[in-house]
Amino acid sequence: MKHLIAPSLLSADFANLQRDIEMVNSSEADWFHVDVMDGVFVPNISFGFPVMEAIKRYATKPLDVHLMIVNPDQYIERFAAAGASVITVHYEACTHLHRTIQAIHATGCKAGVAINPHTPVGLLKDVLADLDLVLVMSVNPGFGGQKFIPNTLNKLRELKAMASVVNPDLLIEVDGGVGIKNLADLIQAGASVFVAGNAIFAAPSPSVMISELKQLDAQLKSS
Ligand SMILES: O=C(CO)[C@H](O)[C@H](O)COP(=O)(O)O
Ligand SMILES: [Fe+2]
Repeated sequence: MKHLIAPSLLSADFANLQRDIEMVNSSEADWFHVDVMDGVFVPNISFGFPVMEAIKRYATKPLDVHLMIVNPDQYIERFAAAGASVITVHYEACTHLHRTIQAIHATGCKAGVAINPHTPVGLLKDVLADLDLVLVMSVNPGFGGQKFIPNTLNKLRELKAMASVVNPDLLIEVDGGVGIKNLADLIQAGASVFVAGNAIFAAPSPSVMISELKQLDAQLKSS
C-alpha cells in the first residue's frame, strides 16, 4: 500500500500561511492535514471556515480535515464545500456514527474516524468496512508538539489485523508526535498515513524534513 505524508498546518506559521502552503505544494508531501478544534471537544481552538477556505485557495494537494469538534454532522457539508477531500470525525464525538459516515460519503469525500488514545480499536469493528480511513491518535488531541504515546503501536497492529479481514484498502493514519525517529516502527505496525506537524515545521528546513521522511519510507519499503 502507498504511504502518505500529511504535514499538519497546525504547526505552520499562521502569519505566513501562504508561504508554508506553497512549501508543502512544492515538497514531496502528499496531503495537507487540517486540524479543526472547537474548544469543547478539545481544550483548544484552532481555526474554522475562513482559514480553511484560505488554505484551499493556495493548496494544490488534498485537504485531510481532522474535526476535533462536537456535533460534527452539523458541519460536514460546509467542510466538503470548503474543499475537504477527506473528512475525519471523532468516534467519541458521534452518537450515530454510521449515519455520520454516510453523510460524509454523500458529499463525495473520503470518510475517516479518529480514536483517542483511551478508545479501543475494537469499538470500530462494525463500521470498519464502511470507512476509507481510521486515524489513531498517538497523543491526546488538542495541541501540536506533544510526546508520542508508545501504546499506539499495539493499537496500530490490532487495527491492521482487523482491517486485513474486512477492509484491506483501509488507510491507517497516525497523528501526534510522529517524526523521523518513530517512522520505521509506525510503518512496521501497519500505519500508512503519517501526520507530522512539529517534526516538519520546527525543522531547520521543513521541505528537507519531508524529503527525509519520504526517503526513509522508500528505503524501508525496498528492504
Ligand atoms: O491532531 C492534532 C492535535 O490534536 C495534530 O494533527 C497533531 O498533534 C500533529 O502535531 P504534531 O506532529 O506536532 O504532534
Ligand atoms: Fe490532527
